[in-house]
Amino acid sequence: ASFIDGSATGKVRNYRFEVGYIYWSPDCAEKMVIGINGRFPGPTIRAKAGDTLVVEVKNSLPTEGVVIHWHGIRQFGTPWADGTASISQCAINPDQTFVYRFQLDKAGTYFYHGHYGMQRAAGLYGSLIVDKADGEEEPFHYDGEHNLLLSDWWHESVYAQMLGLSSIPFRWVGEPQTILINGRGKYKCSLAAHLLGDSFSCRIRNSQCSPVVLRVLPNKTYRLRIASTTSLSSLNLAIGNHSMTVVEADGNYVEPVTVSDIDIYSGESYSVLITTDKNSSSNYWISIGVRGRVPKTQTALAILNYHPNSPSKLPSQMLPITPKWDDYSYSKSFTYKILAMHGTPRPPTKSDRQIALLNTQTKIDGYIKWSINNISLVLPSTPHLGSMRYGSKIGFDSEKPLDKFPDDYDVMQPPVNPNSRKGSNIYKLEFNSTVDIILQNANTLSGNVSEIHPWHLHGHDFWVIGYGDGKFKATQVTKFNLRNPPLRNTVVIFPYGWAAIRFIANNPGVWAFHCHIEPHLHLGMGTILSEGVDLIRKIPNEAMACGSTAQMLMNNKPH
Ligand SMILES: O=C1O[C@H]([C@@H](O)CO)C(O)=C1O
Repeated sequence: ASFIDGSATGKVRNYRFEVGYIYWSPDCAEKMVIGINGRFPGPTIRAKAGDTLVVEVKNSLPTEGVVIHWHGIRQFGTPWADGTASISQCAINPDQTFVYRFQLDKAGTYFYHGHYGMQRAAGLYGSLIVDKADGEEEPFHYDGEHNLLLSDWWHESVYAQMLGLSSIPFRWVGEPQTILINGRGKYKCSLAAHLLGDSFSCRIRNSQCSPVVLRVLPNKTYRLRIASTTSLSSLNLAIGNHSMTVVEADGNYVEPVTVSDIDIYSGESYSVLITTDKNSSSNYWISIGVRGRVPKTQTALAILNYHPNSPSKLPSQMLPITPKWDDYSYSKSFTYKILAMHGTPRPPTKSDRQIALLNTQTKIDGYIKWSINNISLVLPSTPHLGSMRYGSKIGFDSEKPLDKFPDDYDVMQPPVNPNSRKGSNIYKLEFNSTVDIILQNANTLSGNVSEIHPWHLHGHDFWVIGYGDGKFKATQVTKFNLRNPPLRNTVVIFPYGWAAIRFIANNPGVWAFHCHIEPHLHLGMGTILSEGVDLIRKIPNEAMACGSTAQMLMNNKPH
């Protein structure tokens, strides 16, 4: 049966994914990784706007559930296919198959990843690239393209990481061992050892960790698609001698802006254009370093390989100079430059509701958590989509979290009272209303520390209508950018700063809105937004066969 209205115009694209543990050596050190069809990272999905994607996911993890989230795809009419465990569906049990079926409505650079526990950090991810529909053209020219999916990698299993995060004393996951490019990196050695003096060259020959090489012809324009599915790290990417023109962010076109390097936060994607008009007897470095946290992870390197040079000819130039990790004004100036391409729909001029969300690090019974307006997100055994859709049948009553936080909260200091509580953090939005969310950053539990948090919204793109430092003031509403705010699905809040987003609650469903840093979400840094739930047609039984909705299905009550 088709879950999609007859409006689908494109082709049906079928994929089969078998998810399981594999031995793999992402950074040349062999570990257990969650792979798809025996490989890491998962296959790149490629389709056209208007196509229907059908992915049959078989769970071959021996003893744990799994789901896959299609990051950046809005799931209009298919909220049960969003792939968020306990929110949009029941986790798929071992040996079971779940079919994700949904329409790809918009061209862009996307990715998919696990959204249960910390399975993304265990390696469950891959690229999802949507081309323009037949007969339509991109608003810029390029001769060829390459795809870079960025991630970070720990040698400790995600089980050990999760246990540490929920222990007293708290054991933080620390910085990653390696930054990966398309699932490949080098641990404790560098391709650039001949230039760096203090590093070891990489002698290991293992195709699983061989360097990423982007082959290019001289004097052409290339589109590089760059997406970050890191668990923790904020990244900066630069290409030796080449500037980049940013043209797409999170599946939306932006006003072209030329830069020497880009910052990319977990959950974001960009397309940049580069011109291969440099000295063609040389290859060039693509280098990726960590931002916003004291860097303890080696710079990741890939090679821009000008034809006909050998791909193993290492560049002789020094690595591109990138900004200092804590130069936040540099990062802000990049992020603030990303604006909508001319012709992008503008936001409504007024919102119907403003929700201010204070991000704090807190404690519950001595355990370190992250909280939003003093509530740390916990997920239930019955997925919210089912509870809310069939609430009256299963006796579900959601609590109401607050739309604001105390006026006198000092965001520059550690919390005066660090204690918070657990909750479901569900914000019910009026269908078709315009909603503003102000994300307010603050100081952590220790003095003089505030961290970067990239927030990702499911089911929507939003306009980023403002950013600022310090505490958001009501009068700043008059300064919102309603002229050319970028449409995105992920927005970063800088240390001690705030960001304002606006969107229309026009997609019936229950949508996660959370910090995309995996351990932060695990520690409760998120909320749930719901809208138009009574407009949702019958949810496929397979998505709801757990918790109270399983009981409802067994009792065979009409629904
Ligand atoms: O959530 C976090 O916890 C640690 C630190 O704040 C406490 O150890 C850290 O760097 C985080 O991002």
